[in-house]
Amino acid sequence: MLDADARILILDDDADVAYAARMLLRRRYAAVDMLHDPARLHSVLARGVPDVVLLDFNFTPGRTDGAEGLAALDVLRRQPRPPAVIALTAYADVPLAVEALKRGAADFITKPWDNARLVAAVDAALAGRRPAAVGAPCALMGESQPMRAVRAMIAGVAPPEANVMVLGENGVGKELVAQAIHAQSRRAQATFLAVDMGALPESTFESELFGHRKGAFTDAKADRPGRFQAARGGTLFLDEIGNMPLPAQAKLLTALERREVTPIGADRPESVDVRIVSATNLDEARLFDPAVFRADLLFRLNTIVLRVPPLRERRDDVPLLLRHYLALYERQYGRPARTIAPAALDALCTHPWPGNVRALRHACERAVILGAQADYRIDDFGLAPGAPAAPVTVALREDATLSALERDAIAAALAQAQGNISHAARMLGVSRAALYRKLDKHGI
Ligand SMILES: Nc1ncnc2c1ncn2[C@@H]1O[C@H](COP(=O)(O)OP(=O)(O)OP(=O)(O)O)[C@@H](O)[C@H]1O
Repeated sequence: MLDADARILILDDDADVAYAARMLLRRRYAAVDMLHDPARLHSVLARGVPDVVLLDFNFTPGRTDGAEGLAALDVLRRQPRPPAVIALTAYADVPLAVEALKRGAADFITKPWDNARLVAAVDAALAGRRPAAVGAPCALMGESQPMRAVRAMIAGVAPPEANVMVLGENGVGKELVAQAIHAQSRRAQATFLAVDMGALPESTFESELFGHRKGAFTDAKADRPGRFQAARGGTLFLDEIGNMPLPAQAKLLTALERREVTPIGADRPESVDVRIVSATNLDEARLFDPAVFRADLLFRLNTIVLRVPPLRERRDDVPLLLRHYLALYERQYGRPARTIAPAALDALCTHPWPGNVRALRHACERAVILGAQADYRIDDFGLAPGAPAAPVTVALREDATLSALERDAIAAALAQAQGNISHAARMLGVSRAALYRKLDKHGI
């Protein structure tokens, strides 16, 4: 299942390393380019900015200070539509990794990498970037009564240091809510670090979150900080928390209870001062099922619960969001400003939006690119006018496990969507990247 849309650039002076990464990523992404010399970055960017850049930090032989990589990172971050940058370094020193994150890198990986971890990082970077790619982080918009209530709640919960759990369907804006909580807290000047807990491979979960010491295992060539250390003093956003396997939940619980983490191979724990905001799209019945989520971890995380309502329950926000995102993409693609034909606006306001604001945003981008009339028509948005996406129905079998039901639901959605990943993802209310991960997981 090759992703034909994503463009990935590997910027590394070591040709062997770049080829190895390219070979791995080409199994999944059609467009993977390499560049060995950062001096040529400007000319490459002039031909088009990639979606994800894997960026080495030292190019000149003998240099280990990472300054060349940081300079390239600044160039990339200054692009009008900056790519997600994954820092790659053979010298896993803590200050450089943290500096890269502070300057806007989405993630960091140490060489030699774990293949599953690298692919998961690229997936997560793509999932995070595609919807939120333009300019500064987007404000949480909406003037409906439910959105005003969400904003009032954010203002109330941001200053105290309590852990907040954000609940809501895919694409409702949970991450934006978490960013707003961080921005209104005393930690606003420190790091906000988002981790997709569902995408962390179980085998490297501990090392990713808590770090490891040089020599702790075969590939541990140097000390490496975990996400907890990288977010020190700031906010750690644990996204897709409902997708964590139970053993990983136990490890996370210990860290939260003790407010300290032990890097793999270290002989003593390190205390970490981070505020935890978590999010899940699981409904509360599932979340309270001990077979899915540990009750003790839940009570650590959900001191305050903030529910973000789905877009269909705040339809008053639809016109505002449409205007905002159409204008945004008109500017981005250099297209003239257009209005929405009245019939199209009616249909868009009554559409159930199973993929919520993310789907609306994608629909606006599509309309700006494909719309060929003087005003926007419903067909431009790629939705069947007024018709809700057909529900995916799965027969309950007596022996059905949650995982088997998920597999059946995905298979049913794919069949209904005739293999179209975007349609299937919309029906299931997940992002394309999340669906790809699940296809992998179930071997579909
Ligand atoms: N209230 C809003 N105003 C403007 N944009 C929004 C709003 N809510 C969501 N968006 C946009 O929709 C997209 C999805 O938002 P976000 O990633 O915060 O959702 P999410 O609930 O965390 O999704 P997921 O559960 O899939 O991780 C982003 O591009 C975001 O900018």
